[in-house]
Amino acid sequence: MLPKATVYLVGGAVRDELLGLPVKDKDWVVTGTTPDHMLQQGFQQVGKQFPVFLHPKTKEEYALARKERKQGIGYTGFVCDFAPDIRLEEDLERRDLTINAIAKTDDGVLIDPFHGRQDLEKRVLRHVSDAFIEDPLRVLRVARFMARFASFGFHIAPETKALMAAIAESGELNSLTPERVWRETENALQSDHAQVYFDVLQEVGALEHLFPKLAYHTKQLAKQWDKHARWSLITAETPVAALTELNAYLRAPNQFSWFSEQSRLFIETNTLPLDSVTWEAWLSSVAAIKKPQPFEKLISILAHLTETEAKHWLALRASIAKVNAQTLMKQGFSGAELGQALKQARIEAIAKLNNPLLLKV
Ligand SMILES: Nc1ccn([C@@H]2O[C@H](COP(=O)(O)OP(=O)(O)OP(=O)(O)O)[C@@H](O)[C@H]2O)c(=O)n1
Repeated sequence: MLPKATVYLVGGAVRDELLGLPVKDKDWVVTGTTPDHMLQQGFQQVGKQFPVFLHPKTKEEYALARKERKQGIGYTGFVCDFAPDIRLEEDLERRDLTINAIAKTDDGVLIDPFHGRQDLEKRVLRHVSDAFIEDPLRVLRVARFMARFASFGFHIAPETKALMAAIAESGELNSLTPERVWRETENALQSDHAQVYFDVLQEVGALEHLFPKLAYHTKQLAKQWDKHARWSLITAETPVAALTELNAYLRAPNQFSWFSEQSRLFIETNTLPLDSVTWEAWLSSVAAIKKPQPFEKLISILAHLTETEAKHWLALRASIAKVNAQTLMKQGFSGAELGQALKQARIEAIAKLNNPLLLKV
C-alpha cells in the first residue's frame, strides 16, 4: 500500500460492537491507495464493478473509499469513483444509515461525521444523506434492522420513513431482482421478531411491490419458530395458489416453499376432524413415516394454526408407524397388493384411535 494509505473498520462491525453485540463480519475501508497497490500487497480483487479486495490472510473485505453517483434506473445504474484522494467522510456519506456510517481507526478512535453514535443511543434508524434513495434495497435493509434490533426499541426517523415511502411509491423496488429481495427476507426471517420486517414494509407501502399477492396480517411470532416456520406463519393467510406463485417468483428455497405450501394447503382443503381414510392419504402425501423430522415441524405449524395439540397429530403418525409391512408379506402380500394391504391396515389403525382429530364414522 502507499505510505499514506489508511485502513478503517466500518459498517456493521462498528455498529454491533457499540451495541454490545458479537461482531460477525468485519468490513474495512482503505483511503489513499489504488487498485494496483492493493494487488501488489497480495490482496485479491473481487467484483469488477467496485474496488473490493480480500485480505491475503484474513480474507476480510477491504474496499477502496468510494463515491457513487446514480445514472439511470436500478441497481446497475451507478458510476463509481474511487480515486485515491477520496476522503473517508465521502465514503461514509454514501452509506445507508448513520449507525452504519461510523468508522474506527487502528488505534480505536471513532470517526462519526453523521452522529451515528448519538442515533445508536437514541435508538434511531436515520438515513445519512439523499444518497439513500440510490439503492432501493435499503428500504428492505431498514425493515430488517428494525426486526433484528427490535429488542433494543429502535424506531425509524420520520424523514427516513418518508423517503422509504417515496421509494416504494416511485416503482423503483421493481428494479430489485427477486434473489436480492429473498436474501434480505431470509435474513430477516432469522430474527426473533421477523414480523417487524413485514410490518415496516407494509407501513411504507413496499409490501405489495415486493411480495405480490401476499395476504399479510401482522402477528407476534413466538421465539420457538425457525425461519421456515416463520415464513409459513407469515404467509398463512395467502391462498395456496397465490402462495405457490409467490414462492416461485421469489425463488424461495425448497424448505420454505414446502412448509408454507403444505400447511396452507391442509388448512384450505380440510376441516377438522377428519376420517381415517383422509388422514391416511394426507400422512402419506407428506411422507410422515419416511421423513419424521420435517413432518414434526409441519405439524407444529399446523397444530398452532388450527389451535389443536401437536400430541394428537403425533399419535396419528405413531399409529401407522406400527403397521408392519413384513407381517403383511408373511401373509403372502406382494407388489401392488402389498401397497393396498398396507394402506388398508394403516386406515384401520388410525380408525381405532381415540383422538379428537379423528372423525368417527
Ligand atoms: N445497500 C447498502 C448495503 C450496505 N451499505 C453499507 O455497507 C456496510 C456493510 O454492508 P453489509 O455487510 O451488507 O451490512 P451490515 O451493515 O454489516 O449488516 P449485517 O450485520 O446485516 O451484515 C453497511 O453497514 C453500510 O454502511 C449501504 O450503505 N447500503
